[in-house]
Amino acid sequence: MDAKLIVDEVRLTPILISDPPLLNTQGVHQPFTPRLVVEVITRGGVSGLGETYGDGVYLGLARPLAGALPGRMVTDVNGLFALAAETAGAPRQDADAGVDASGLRGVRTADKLRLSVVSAFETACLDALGKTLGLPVHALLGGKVRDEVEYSAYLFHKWAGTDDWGAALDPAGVVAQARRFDREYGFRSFKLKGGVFEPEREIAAIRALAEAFPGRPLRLDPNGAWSVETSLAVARELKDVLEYLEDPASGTAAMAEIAARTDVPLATNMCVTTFEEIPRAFAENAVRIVLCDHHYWGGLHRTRELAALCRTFGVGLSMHSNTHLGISLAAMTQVAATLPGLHHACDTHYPWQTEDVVTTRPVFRAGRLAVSDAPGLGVDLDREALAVLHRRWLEDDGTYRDRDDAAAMRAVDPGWTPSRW
Ligand SMILES: O=C([O-])[C@@H](O)[C@@H](O)[C@H](O)[C@@H](O)C(=O)[O-]
Ligand SMILES: [Mg+2]
Repeated sequence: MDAKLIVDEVRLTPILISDPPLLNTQGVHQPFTPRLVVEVITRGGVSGLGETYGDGVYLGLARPLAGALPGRMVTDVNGLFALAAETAGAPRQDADAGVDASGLRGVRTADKLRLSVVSAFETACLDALGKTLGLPVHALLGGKVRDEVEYSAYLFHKWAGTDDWGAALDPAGVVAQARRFDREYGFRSFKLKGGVFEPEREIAAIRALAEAFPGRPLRLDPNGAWSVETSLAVARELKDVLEYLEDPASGTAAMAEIAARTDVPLATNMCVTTFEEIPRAFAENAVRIVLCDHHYWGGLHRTRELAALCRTFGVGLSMHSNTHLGISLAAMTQVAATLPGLHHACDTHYPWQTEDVVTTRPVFRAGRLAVSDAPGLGVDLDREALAVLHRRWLEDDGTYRDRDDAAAMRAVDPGWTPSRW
């Protein structure tokens, strides 16, 4: 056993990062959102980085795991799952509460919450191992099969806020946003977050995008806010321009019914988010594309396991994204580089984030990120930035420590409830 690879210390740093007022079916993004930075430091003095959700429930699971990890090898990433289960204790009463806190990422189970935490520890261990061996994370996952990973522009209806994007509340605003993404990042595909306004307005926005960017892949994602009939009506209206429709309705049964009655491919990051959900969804042909998220699937190795299952069943694979920083973007890019069957540009919220904890912001060229061959994830921690964002978390009175898009919406419109069409 190489003593250099033994975990000496684990540091957890909860932070609050600024976020623009992006609208979704559950409300609006709060001005700050929590993330958790995990550092695994080896006896060899190498620090590995991971990042995940930072809400209280995740922190509560991360702390005991961080306490139990010292003394173990960073190579023992398979052992993290058992260790996390052991240290988690009895699940919180609200752990199996049906959907995640923001209602946008499918079921919420104790297992899935734990996996979201394990993913950051796994990433940090792989980063530390790669840095020690002088190998990129993709080499530890079997090697890259591509040198660049393609990402898609993530368009949102939004309020003006204090950012420099301005408001986007109608088709013209959405097209203007897309033009900037096209100009500054070179993204080829465009995904619009839907479920905010009545479907006709969102159909008009997609039509406007199709006119402004003829032939470019377009996606619409209302996070399950539509009925089966509404979903089918939208699919009929947009079938000539959509690359796929993402989670038009909620749950496998509804998705399967829609899938059976339209040729528009359906994608999901809501009805297939755990291995347990796969057998039924695949048997019922509910989805043609699974949008993986290494956070809630349990890390980079599990992402590759999911990819193998999708390949076996002829289901496509791409990536989902929530608000995240450069550590997670690097992890997404490293694992995506190893997946042969990645047929769609991956989602990323990253361009919406102006703050980061990595020293160098990744640069998208023609909508793509180059796959780093530097040791580990290929990113370095900006400790000063981390301290500033942590101080914001410390000074917060609790308003922003748990993401709550509905609360942010109700602060403006007290009677607001999520719309369903
Ligand atoms: O952050 C948002 O508003 C997104 O809607 C996000 O929470 C979703 O999980 C995600 O982007 C999605 O594709 O469903
Ligand atoms: Mg989605």
